[in-house]
Amino acid sequence: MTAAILRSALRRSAAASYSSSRGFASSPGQQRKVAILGAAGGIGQPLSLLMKLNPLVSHLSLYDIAGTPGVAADVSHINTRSEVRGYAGDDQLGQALEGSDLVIIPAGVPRKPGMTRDDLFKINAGIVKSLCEAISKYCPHALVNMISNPVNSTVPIAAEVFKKKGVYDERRLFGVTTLDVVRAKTFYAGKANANVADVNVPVIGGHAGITILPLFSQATPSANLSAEEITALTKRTQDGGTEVVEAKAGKGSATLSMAYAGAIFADACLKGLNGVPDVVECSFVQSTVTELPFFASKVRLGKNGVEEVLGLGPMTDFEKQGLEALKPELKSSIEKGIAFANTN
Ligand SMILES: NC(=O)C1=CN([C@@H]2O[C@H](COP(=O)(O)OP(=O)(O)OC[C@H]3O[C@@H](n4cnc5c(N)ncnc54)[C@H](O)[C@@H]3O)[C@@H](O)[C@H]2O)C=CC1
Ligand SMILES: O=C([O-])CC(=O)C(=O)O
Repeated sequence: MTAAILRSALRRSAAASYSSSRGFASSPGQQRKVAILGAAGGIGQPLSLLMKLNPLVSHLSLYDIAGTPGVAADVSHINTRSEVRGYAGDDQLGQALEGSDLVIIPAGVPRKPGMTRDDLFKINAGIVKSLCEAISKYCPHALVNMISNPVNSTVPIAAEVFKKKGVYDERRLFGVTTLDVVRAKTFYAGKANANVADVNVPVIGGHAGITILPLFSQATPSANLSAEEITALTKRTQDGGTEVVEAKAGKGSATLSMAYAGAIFADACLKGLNGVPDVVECSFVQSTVTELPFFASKVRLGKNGVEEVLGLGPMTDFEKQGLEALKPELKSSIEKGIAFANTN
């Protein structure tokens, strides 16, 4: 696949999400440094490729504990705008982060069959905490896109770290839930017989099992699906990650679709930073739309990150039940993250 085809696929997909640029172009001339932490991993490598294809990026900084010089050398040969640098190991983390406008974090261990995302907490919580401490020091004003699982806990950990360091700005911290939206769109298009490029589906809540709540009643274009079909679509979206973990049979979790989703969300953040109006994506952010302190819903992105957290919109009884059912689990994952950050 050529870069042009990939770039145009990314553009089409972004246009088909909630983003609508209304003819305003984000200037590719603006200087934007993007750092990827965990860049040598299963997600990190294809995400590095996709961010190298993004014309809004002027500097691409690839960091991992090891393996990044090779990834950076490889990606740097692609004849697109951005200058690529690879950084490996703690000593180089500061340089990797300095001056970043956007930091994407896919660092940490992935699931194996039989594990929940929460089973990753033990290892990933510490990784995320130390990376966020470095962000506080070297690029405290950067937008942060958290991919590392469990997102329902790693985002609250990041918030607590930033608060402790006196640099927390809730508008700049995002849990990446775009893969849930990508899956919901794909599965819905299949059932509704719709052109997938035209499909929109908001996904709210969090990013684990039943905390992932697609709102198919708000899907466009609308389709006359039965209650059984909606139930099945909801469950498939909630179990999408597990479907991939099982298919990979011990070799990790979603990497390629996640890199795609991460690139779409990062592109939306960059467009927002560049002043493109009406950029709207779902994300797990600090929120008051429910009683929970963090929640995923549609978010309008702007020059400072989150410009507005949008409401949930009208829901069916099935969706309202899903919302009530997810709250206890999401609440306890959030509290677990907060407690970790304050005791470690
Ligand atoms: N938010 C979402 O929708 C999704 C999240 N994920 C999560 O993303 C994470 C990464 O998944 P994969 O790329 O498949 O794993 P992977 O194991 O292939 O790659 C992880 C990378 O992180 C690096 N790493 C570990 N500690 C680090 C540190 N302190 N600093 C920098 N890099 C470090 C490793 O060296 C490795 O290269 C997992 O936690 C996974 O559960 C995966 C899919 C979807
Ligand atoms: O399922 C996992 O462990 C990885 C993930 O978050 C996803 O694919 O949605």
